[in-house]
Amino acid sequence: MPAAKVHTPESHIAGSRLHAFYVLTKPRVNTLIVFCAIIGMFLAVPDGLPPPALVLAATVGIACVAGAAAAMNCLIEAHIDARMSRTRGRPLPRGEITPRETLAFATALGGTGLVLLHQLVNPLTMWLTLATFVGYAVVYTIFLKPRTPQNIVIGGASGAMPPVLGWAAVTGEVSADALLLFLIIFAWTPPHFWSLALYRSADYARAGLPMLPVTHGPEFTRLSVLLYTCILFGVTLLPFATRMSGLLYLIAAAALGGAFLGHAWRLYRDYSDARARRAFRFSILYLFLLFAALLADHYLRF
Ligand code: HEM
Ligand SMILES: CC(C)=CCC/C(C)=C/CC/C(C)=C/COP(=O)(O)OP(=O)(O)O
Repeated sequence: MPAAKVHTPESHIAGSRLHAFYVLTKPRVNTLIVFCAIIGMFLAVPDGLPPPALVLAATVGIACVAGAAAAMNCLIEAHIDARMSRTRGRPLPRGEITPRETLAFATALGGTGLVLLHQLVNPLTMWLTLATFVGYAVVYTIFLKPRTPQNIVIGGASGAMPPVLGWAAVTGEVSADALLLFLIIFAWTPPHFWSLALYRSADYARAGLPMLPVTHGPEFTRLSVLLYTCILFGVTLLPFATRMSGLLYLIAAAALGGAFLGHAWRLYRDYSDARARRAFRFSILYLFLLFAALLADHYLRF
């Protein structure tokens, strides 16, 4: 019979602290980030599969640096997170972890990821991942987010990097196809984020952050969501237009894009917080399915 687990107060505290460090890495956001990077690795190989050991090393390395970037963001923004209802339950505002511990954790995690990428993948991927880290944890978090409503448009460039990182990991270079994948996530980020910002605008106003619904109002934000979703629709046709992907992908991109446009249109015409929440949730499912379609098309091309 397996030994029963013994729950002492010490083991409970250790377990909840471990969980707090896990939360610092924003695991749900980073799951999709890493998923997109993995798809990039598979798409980079014209026929067959990338070497499994390389995929494993690149995935772990990118995940570590992405987790470190999230932890640094939590450290830098702890005072802002404390003012927003969505984020005040995070480990730093709750005092579960100290800033010093967060810095040590992010340094160890990020350092491990970079060394892994340098030693087991290639230096280009290491440098690009480091640039992505700086783009999010420094350029977006420190300079853009508190200053301009275009913060997520410009900062979205870091969020769009994962498939490029995956591509570079397998090929040692960045091709035009990889840049198309970048462009898709880049165009997707504004409707993704502004849908959430619409129903969280009171939070952002309280925290003093210049998000688009706060600075330009909800009507302009809804129009911006709609326009960027149109741009996204056009951009997602490019992999088919350039023959990077086939008909299966085109059908998926058109269906998913049509559904996303439906959300954006309803949000524009007749706003409710519930609609904005649904559009935000759909944006996540959309990106997941679109990248899954790119992969399926790559192997089942007809
Ligand atoms: C600058 C770019 C981005 C901004 C400002 C942004 C902003 C946000 C915010 C504020 C949330 C809510 C998080 C929470 O409540 O904890 C969120 C959730 C999420 N984001 Fe983004 N995002 C960006 C880019 C991305 C990218 C590139 C991906 C993936 C490729 C992504 C995937 C997700 C996922 C999966 C969630 C849901 C997390 C959950 O359910 O807890 N985001 N995003
Ligand atoms: C190295 C590597 C691959 C890094 C990728 C990390 C990256 C670019 C993440 C962007 C997605 C993200 C966590 C946005 C949160 O925005 P926010 O910080 O404004 O959200 P918040 O208000 O919830 O803190």
